[in-house]
Amino acid sequence: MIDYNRISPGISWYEDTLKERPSYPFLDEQIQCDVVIIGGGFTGLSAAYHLAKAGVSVVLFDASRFGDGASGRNGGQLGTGHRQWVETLEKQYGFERSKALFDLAEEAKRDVLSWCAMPDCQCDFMAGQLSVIHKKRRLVAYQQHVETMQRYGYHGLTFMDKDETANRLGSSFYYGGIHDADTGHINPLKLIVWLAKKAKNVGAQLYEKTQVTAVERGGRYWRVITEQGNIKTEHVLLATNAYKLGLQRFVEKNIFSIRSYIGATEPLPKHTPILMGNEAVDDSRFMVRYFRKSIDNRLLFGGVESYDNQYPINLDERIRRQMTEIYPHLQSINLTHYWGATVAITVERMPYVRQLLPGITYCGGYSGHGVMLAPFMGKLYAEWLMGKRERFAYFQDLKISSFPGGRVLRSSLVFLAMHWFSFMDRF
Ligand SMILES: Cc1cc2nc3c(=O)[nH]c(=O)nc-3n(C[C@H](O)[C@H](O)[C@H](O)COP(=O)(O)OP(=O)(O)OC[C@H]3O[C@@H](n4cnc5c(N)ncnc54)[C@H](O)[C@@H]3O)c2cc1C
Repeated sequence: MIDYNRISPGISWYEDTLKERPSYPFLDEQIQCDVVIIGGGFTGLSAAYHLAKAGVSVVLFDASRFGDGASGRNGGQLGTGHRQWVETLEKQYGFERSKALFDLAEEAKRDVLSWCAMPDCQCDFMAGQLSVIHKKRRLVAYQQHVETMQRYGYHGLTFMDKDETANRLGSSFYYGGIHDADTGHINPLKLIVWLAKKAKNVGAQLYEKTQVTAVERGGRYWRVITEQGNIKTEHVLLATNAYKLGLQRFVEKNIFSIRSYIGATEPLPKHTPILMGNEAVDDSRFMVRYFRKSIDNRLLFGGVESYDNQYPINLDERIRRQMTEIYPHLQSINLTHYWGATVAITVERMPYVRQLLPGITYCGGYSGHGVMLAPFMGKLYAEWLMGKRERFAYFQDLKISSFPGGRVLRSSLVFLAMHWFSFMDRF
């Protein structure tokens, strides 16, 4: 067995739900192909699947196991639209372009829902999402959002007052919210395992535990260098998202990494009033809290964040503190699992999709909204490479600013900004 470092901390509850997790080999030979994909999360595996299905020779490397990044360890919520609401996008880009971006996100959702409906893809889909309001002053904006979305042709949303929100949540902590009936949540690691199998079955060459250490120009080609062997290729997709494994210099100005942690409780009693409709929840904080019940009735609760790779001290206590603000009666429940993974955020909270150099493309920075968008971006990359350019271009043309501060000050400034937003969430 080859040694490798797990790239994210903690064993997730998702890992314990798998009946089997197929392993893929590590690279130990010299090979050649048309496209190399670096990163085996939703973006990379989906691109590999769509390219291989179209007959392109494609090789994918992951430094760890598929899904060990954000894709197999996240909150599992599909959401609707983008992380940035259409109101903001419309101001910046006008209605037509904002609507086109929204329609693409709807297609992304339909793709994942259609996968979830396939008999061999058992990824525990459950319907419904609640976006709840932690500050009274946000009520009007949420109410107006429901109306705006109708203008966009989306009728899945209804506004909930405080009582309805309390009934659905089993907690009166929030002031109101929006119920989205046309989305839901999944076990993301099960989807990753299924997608990897699908990609392999159509001919993608998949390698785990194979870290790419450099990508170098070699005449007309790129040389992708790993510790075990090199590979010559014309096209490279960096599907590395937030992980800083030697290639971050390509995107360090535009992508900031945040660690987010989730805890899983022991199964709740069968008739618990918590989320009787089994919806997933995200709240209106800048530092979002997100939670849902699992298929076996645990509460999976996320929201603790850190801005470095240090494992937070007292993680159990910090997760419990956030959870019991909403559900005080869970004070003494056992947390059986807690784990973290890294989210890639951009200044504008929209994906960063760019051809960085001729032949090298990056897709990532979904800003906590990648469960449906990341697989879709993999599909659009495949489309783009095969000559159908328009849809990918919608994302390539998005304005994504650099984080301020230059190489030296950037991390400290963003760190301070995050603490400021987290502080403001309290008022
Ligand atoms: C805790 C958490 C909760 C989240 N909750 C939600 C949610 O509820 N809903 C939602 O929509 N989104 C959520 N997200 C975001 C979502 O998970 C991501 O946007 C999405 O999974 C990104 O997928 P990806 O394939 O681009 O990246 P990842 O899944 O992060 O994959 C990147 C891969 O690149 C590999 N890699 C990096 N560098 C190298 C290298 N040099 N060589 C080889 N391999 C390399 C890594 O090993 C990793 O496997 C959450 C994220 C986190 C961390």
